[in-house]
Amino acid sequence: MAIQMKALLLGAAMAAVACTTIIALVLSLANHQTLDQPYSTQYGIVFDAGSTHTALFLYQWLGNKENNTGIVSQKQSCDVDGDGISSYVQNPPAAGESLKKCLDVAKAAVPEGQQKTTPVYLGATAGMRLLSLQNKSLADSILVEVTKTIQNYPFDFRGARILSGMEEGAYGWITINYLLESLIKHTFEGQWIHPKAGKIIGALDLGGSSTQISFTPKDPVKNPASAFNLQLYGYKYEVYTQSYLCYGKDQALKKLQVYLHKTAGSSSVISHPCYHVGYNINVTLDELYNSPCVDKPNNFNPTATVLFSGTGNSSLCLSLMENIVNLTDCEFSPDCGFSGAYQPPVNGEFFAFSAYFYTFDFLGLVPKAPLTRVLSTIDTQCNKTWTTLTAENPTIKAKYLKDYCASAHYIMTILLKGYKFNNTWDQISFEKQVADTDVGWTLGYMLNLTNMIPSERTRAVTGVLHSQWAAQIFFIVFALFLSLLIIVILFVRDLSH
Ligand SMILES: Nc1ncnc2c1ncn2[C@@H]1O[C@H](COP(=O)(O)OP(=O)(O)O)[C@@H](O)[C@H]1O
Ligand SMILES: [Ca+2]
Repeated sequence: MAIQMKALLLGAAMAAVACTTIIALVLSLANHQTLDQPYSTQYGIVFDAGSTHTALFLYQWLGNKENNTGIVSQKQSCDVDGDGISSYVQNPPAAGESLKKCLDVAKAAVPEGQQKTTPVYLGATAGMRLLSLQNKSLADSILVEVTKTIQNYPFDFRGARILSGMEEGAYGWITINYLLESLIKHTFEGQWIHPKAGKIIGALDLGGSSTQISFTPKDPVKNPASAFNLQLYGYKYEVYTQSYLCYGKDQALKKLQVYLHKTAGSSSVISHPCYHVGYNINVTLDELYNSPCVDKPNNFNPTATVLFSGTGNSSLCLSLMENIVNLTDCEFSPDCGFSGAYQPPVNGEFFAFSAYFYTFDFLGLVPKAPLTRVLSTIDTQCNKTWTTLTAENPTIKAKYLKDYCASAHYIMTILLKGYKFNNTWDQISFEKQVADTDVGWTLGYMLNLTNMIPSERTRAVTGVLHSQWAAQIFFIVFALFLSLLIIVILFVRDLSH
């Protein structure tokens, strides 16, 4: 065959390959677009009505009617002014009013056309749990008032309710593991895969009125009351969850004041080793005993006051914590947490958030620090006089500043002696956010209530479908093969001549 003819055929074969590749790529891009088109940004809102304060979280994700399982991130958050909703016992309508500022912020952030389909949830935690124990109808009337306010906004309101401690713990665990992609991973090719086992993270949440621990233990949970069974993306998880009502930071420190008051005899000036030298605070007995977390004395004058006077004694402060955290009584020995609760041995890595994070962040101990440095830092903190501390931290609110010493010792007591992290301290990271999203129960709550974590394995969510990729790749390989075949035939024919 003439050399020119051969070159011509070879060129034609190569051009065919180039053309098919380009066609395949164009097709692939076009498919990508047609798949992406029906997807629009969707929004969801959750109010975290905590015991000390309320915050609104606005989430966003790509989704459409059939497929709501896009990756969720936090678009915005908003702090409600004032205290938690459970503090509005004298004036429940004001609890509703307090939410307006943040609802307005959310309304401005969600495009008008999307507002009607934006779900809003309000979840209340331990402050409302305690109020409900004291006065159920008062707690209900606060929920009615916040409901009325939210219903006046153009969103899709899906209810205001009190979460159980178990839900609070489990949703915190879901949030962390969702954000870290330890339940399912989104690969570069647009596939969702189940990541290798062993990277499931435990959750430690310290609120004002309750504290939660949640993790997947090595062995099956022996006490069914502490097991939260989940099926996520086709995989089963048994999460151990325990919520300790009355063991949040603020209720624990109240218990400590009550302990000091009860052991001080009749004196109205009481030394407080966890308060700084120079820090004094007057408390009425009504305030001191106003919580269902403490036992009231038989008769006391509610208007009488006691003065707590700081002595800044770090080691005494630490040892006092064992009077408010019961480390001895437990029927499940050796599988025990504290205050009589069942707990299997802690397992794997943990993220500690909320007041754990705030306290350790203030002390400069985030995300991690060796135990010896933690202990010496807490001592240094507790030994500072109030004058020094306020001068060093002019922008930090006194309501937080006064308690960092006490909170730090409380935290070390529950972590090391309560949950028994004494040999696994380095497994705990103190974190506030993952992937620009706050760590807490709210995201897990929304994901669950909007069915955004399917229990079964579902199809790929974004980009080009697997079958289309396969067809395109087959097309390219086939074209290459055909071209090669032509070339080989030409050479064979050439040789035989
Ligand atoms: N900047 C801060 N420094 C120290 N502690 C903080 C700070 N901000 C919030 N906290 C604490 O975090 C905790 C939040 O608890 P919260 O969610 O209101 O209660 P609960 O979860 O028990 O219903 C409270 O103890 C509060 O004092
Ligand atoms: Ca909380």
